[in-house]
Amino acid sequence: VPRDLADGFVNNKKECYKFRFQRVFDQAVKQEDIFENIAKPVADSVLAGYNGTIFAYGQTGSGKTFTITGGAERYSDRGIIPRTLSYLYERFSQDNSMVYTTHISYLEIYNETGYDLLDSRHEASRLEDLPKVLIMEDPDQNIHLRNLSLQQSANEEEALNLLFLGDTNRMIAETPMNQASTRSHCVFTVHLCRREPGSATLRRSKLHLVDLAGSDRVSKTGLNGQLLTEAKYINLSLHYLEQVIIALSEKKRSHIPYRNSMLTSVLRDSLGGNCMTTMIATMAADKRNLDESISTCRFAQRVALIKNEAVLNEELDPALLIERLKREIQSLKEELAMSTGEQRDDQLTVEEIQKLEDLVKAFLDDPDPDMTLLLGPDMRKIQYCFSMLKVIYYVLILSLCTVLCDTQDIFSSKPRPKGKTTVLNSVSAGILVKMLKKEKKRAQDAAAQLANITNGQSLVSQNASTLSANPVLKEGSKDTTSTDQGGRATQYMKRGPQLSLGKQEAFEIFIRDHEDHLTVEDNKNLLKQRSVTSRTSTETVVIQSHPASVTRNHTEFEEEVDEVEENLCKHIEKEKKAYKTIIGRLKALRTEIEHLQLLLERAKVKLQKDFHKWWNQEASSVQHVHEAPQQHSGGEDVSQLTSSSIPLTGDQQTDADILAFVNARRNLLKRTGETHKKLGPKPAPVFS
Ligand SMILES: Nc1ncnc2c1ncn2[C@@H]1O[C@H](COP(=O)(O)OP(=O)(O)OP(=O)(O)O)[C@@H](O)[C@H]1O
Repeated sequence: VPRDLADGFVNNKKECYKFRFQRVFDQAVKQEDIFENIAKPVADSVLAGYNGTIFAYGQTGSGKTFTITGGAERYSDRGIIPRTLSYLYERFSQDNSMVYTTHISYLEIYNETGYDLLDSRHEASRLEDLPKVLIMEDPDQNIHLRNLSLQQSANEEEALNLLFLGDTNRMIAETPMNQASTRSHCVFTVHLCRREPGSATLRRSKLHLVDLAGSDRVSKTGLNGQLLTEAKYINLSLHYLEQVIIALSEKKRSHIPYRNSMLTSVLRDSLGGNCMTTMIATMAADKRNLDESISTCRFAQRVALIKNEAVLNEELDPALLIERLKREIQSLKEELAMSTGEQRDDQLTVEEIQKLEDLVKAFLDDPDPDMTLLLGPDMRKIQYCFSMLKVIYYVLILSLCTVLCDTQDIFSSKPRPKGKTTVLNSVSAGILVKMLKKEKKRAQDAAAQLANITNGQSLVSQNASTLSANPVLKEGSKDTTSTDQGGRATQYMKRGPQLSLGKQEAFEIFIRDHEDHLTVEDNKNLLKQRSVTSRTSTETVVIQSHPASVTRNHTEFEEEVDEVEENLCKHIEKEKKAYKTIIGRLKALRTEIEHLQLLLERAKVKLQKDFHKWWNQEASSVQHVHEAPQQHSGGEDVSQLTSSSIPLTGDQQTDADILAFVNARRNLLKRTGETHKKLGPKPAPVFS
């Protein structure tokens, strides 16, 4: 910090500050590296059953939202939230030994009031329309958030839809003067529950991903009115956050002032105590922002002093525990009966027999040599299973003998001596045919699954092309991404009145001139490319998943059984490998396509919002001219807009619309004319 001579030639102001951090990333760092270094370790501990929090703190515009949620333009810019969701669901799919359930909540805190960003029932156009979240405390001083909805998300797509629903709500409900992200705190939470199948023990964990409001100090910003109120609230809540952090880092402190603000109450179990907490301090690394950067570093340094002791959140599910205890009692009773000789002699019921048959089938199908057949201490069941196994054993021995004796012409049409061998041949042939049928069915299932993916993606491209054809008139079209939550953006579009023809034309030109136009076009092209690539890959998989060998006809099969079977096995193995590779690639493509689609959806909402804002401004200025033309000092064009030159209806709203349109049209024509002059001849749009 250069010494300021204005402070006197001799002064003790510090010129050099030193801070120590676990990691420092420069502005060229990739989002992927941030995820790997920061979010992945926290996500791993959440998967293991610990609570985790990642929060971004820093001055306005220093990159908090970019780091936590991601940029709105490119797929590669997706931030910690989408990447963590992707990672979590990938890990769930790899771990078959556990059952995972995920819920998502998204809370916004603005001026000390909490709002639920995931409430899809509300047609919010202002922040106040969203459900207000209240803090409740139980006798054990646990915090509960009333009105904050927890939405279950079964897969990555649903979770991403929820994120985009929340972000769209946040954007739509932005205060008119400010960008919401600058003035409010946002807490995106993944609630995870994991249990072993059949076990009564649950592990619950939470992952909070927090985007704090800008930490800029009021004194510097010189604000007044509403902005000053907001800034005061932000400063106060960040001040209380700092107080909590200071208290947590002091070992002797027994009282931690969590209750002072909504933010600290919500993050109560995530800052100190039982949580793995990571803070990201974001800085605008230029001279102008030096003071803010030093203050951010100081804050981060205090956070680094906190020592948490995270413990696993294990609990017992009472319903499952009762169920398990009941089973145990039944089993003990049966064991007792067996050892005291009080055996049951009633017949097994049809359901019991069916269950036993399923058990034996599962037992035989499982290649694991350690697999056991659990029947409980019931002699009737044990005897039944033994007799079943005996029958199966004999059938197999007989068919094996037949296959060994007579592999060359199993299906030979040559006349054979009647009797045992013919019966055996048909048994072994039956088994082989069954095996083949099974393989065929698997291939068919895989093909059907892939066909679904293909359909999904062709709809994606359909959606993209509809958007490019007419971005305004989408009201009637079916939204392919829309689950209940995902269609929030579409709901917003539907809410507005149908645009008149003139307004539509104005909108189309407005879009062309909008700053986001190029990004939207780039993303649409990228989406199309990805859809084409994914369709090509899908077709390859479909072709490969129909191996010719599965559909070989009987004549070939009759001739060379062993060779055919061997080739089939080799072929299937090869196909499996290729299938897995392409499926992996397809999954990555699908995630990218879905993300791009959501980015486009959000861009659409933003364009509409900006357009309506612009249109209303035009309308009010023209109305003003119409009401008091003599007071207006505008040029000749404006003064022409009087009732004498334009036929009006007498209805205030309609007249305002007509005048807005005429004015907008004139402005646009003027702009198009200017562009025309610059770019050379290009026909101006014709308005009806
Ligand atoms: N690492 C980065 N690479 C490219 N662009 C970035 C990066 N970080 C931030 N930006 C861009 O800088 C701008 C401000 O970033 P962002 O909105 O994330 O700041 P913020 O700290 O969240 O601000 P606020 O407090 O207003 O919410 C955005 O346009 C964002 O896209």
